[in-house]
Formats: sequence, C-alpha cells, structure tokens
Amino acid sequence: MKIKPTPLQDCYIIEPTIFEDERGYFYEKFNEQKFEELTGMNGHFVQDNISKSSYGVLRGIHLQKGEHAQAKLVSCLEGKVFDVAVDLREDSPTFGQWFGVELTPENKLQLYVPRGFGHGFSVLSETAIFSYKCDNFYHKESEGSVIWNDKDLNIDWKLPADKVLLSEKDSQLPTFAEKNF
Ligand SMILES: Cc1cn([C@H]2C[C@H](O)[C@@H](COP(=O)(O)OP(=O)(O)O[C@H]3O[C@@H](C)C(=O)[C@@H](O)[C@H]3O)O2)c(=O)[nH]c1=O
Repeated sequence: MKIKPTPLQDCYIIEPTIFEDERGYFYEKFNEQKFEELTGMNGHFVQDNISKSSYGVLRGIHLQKGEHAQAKLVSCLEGKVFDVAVDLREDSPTFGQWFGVELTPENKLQLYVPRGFGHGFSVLSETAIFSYKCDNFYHKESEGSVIWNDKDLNIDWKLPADKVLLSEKDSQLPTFAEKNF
C-alpha cells in the first residue's frame, strides 16, 4: 500500500500493492494497521456504504458536522467517477481548497477524505458503483453541505453542466459563503 499526499492537508490517495499471477490478482483493499502507520489518521471505520448511479449523477457536496463528523475512505467498484474533497475546516491552511481524482476499478485508487471535509463525486461512465467506509455513523440531523456549483469553490466536475443530475436535496444546498459546515 502506498500513500500519496494531495495538495490538501490530511487528505491522501491510497494506492494498493497488486500481486499478479496466472490466476489473476490479489490486493489488500484495506488494512487498518498499515493505513494508520502510513497516514497517522484514525483507521477505525464503522460503516460501509454502497451507491449506484447513472451517467451525469452528481452527489454532494456533503459532510457531517460536530461530534458526528465523518472521515471517509472512498473507491469506485464499477465505472468511473470524479471524486472531490473540499477542505471546510476553517482553521486549516488549505481551507476552501478542493482536490479531485478519477477513481475506477482499473486504477484501484482510494481517496481518504478527513473529518471536516466536504465530499462529492460525479459519474463519468454509463453507471458507477461507489463504495466508502466511514469512521462515524450516519446522523441525518448533523448533515452539512455546499452547493455543487458554488462560485467561490469553482469545482470542475468534468461533466457538461446540462448533463448534471442532482437529487432534490442536492439542488437546493447553501453556498460556501453561507457556511453550513
Ligand atoms: C448517507 C446515508 C444515507 N442514508 C439514507 C438517507 C436517504 O433516505 C438515502 C439517500 O441518502 P442521500 O441522498 O443523502 O445519499 P447520497 O446523496 O448518496 O449521500 C452521500 O453522498 C456522498 C457524496 C457522501 O459523501 C456521503 O457521505 C453521503 O452524504 O439513504 C442512510 O440510511 N445512511 C447513510 O449513511
């Protein structure tokens, strides 16, 4: 397992070590001990989520606030997504900055999105199955959010704007300046 830093503090790309032989391949998708050694972050995750989405779907930008804050370790099991993390920690040197990476089953990359970050992804393939671990439980009342097309964040979601498909909830989120995080 290799850890690559991103421009955002505490946010990492995780690249697995692949063992190939005549049968196919093997890799450790997650190893709590190695993850903690390499990142210095909490590797104890308590909830695993899966979502399936069609081309153009954009989920985000979401986080959980306060004592229900969640770090996420995210990957794509089928298709292709553009995954985005936004540093929403006001005391962070990278506050207000975003980072995006393509995740696919072929590149096998995972993104570690720390607590206090907003997270979202866009679907670039016909369908995509998205998988993520969370280090704190879902708590609906603690949801925070930023609208996907916020002018200050100016995120390039790699999708034509007229193809973007949002949930009812995600089409009415506050702006970055409104600070719902
Ligand atoms: C996130 C979540 C949702 N749900 C339920 C609530 C709702 O009825 C249904 C769909 O929820 P949402 O519309 O919020 O799902 P979705 O828009 O996919 O929300 C997710 O987006 C990505 C970007 C994230 O980062 C995640 O943390 C999460 O916020 O699933 C749970 O039961 N547990 C959960 O952990």
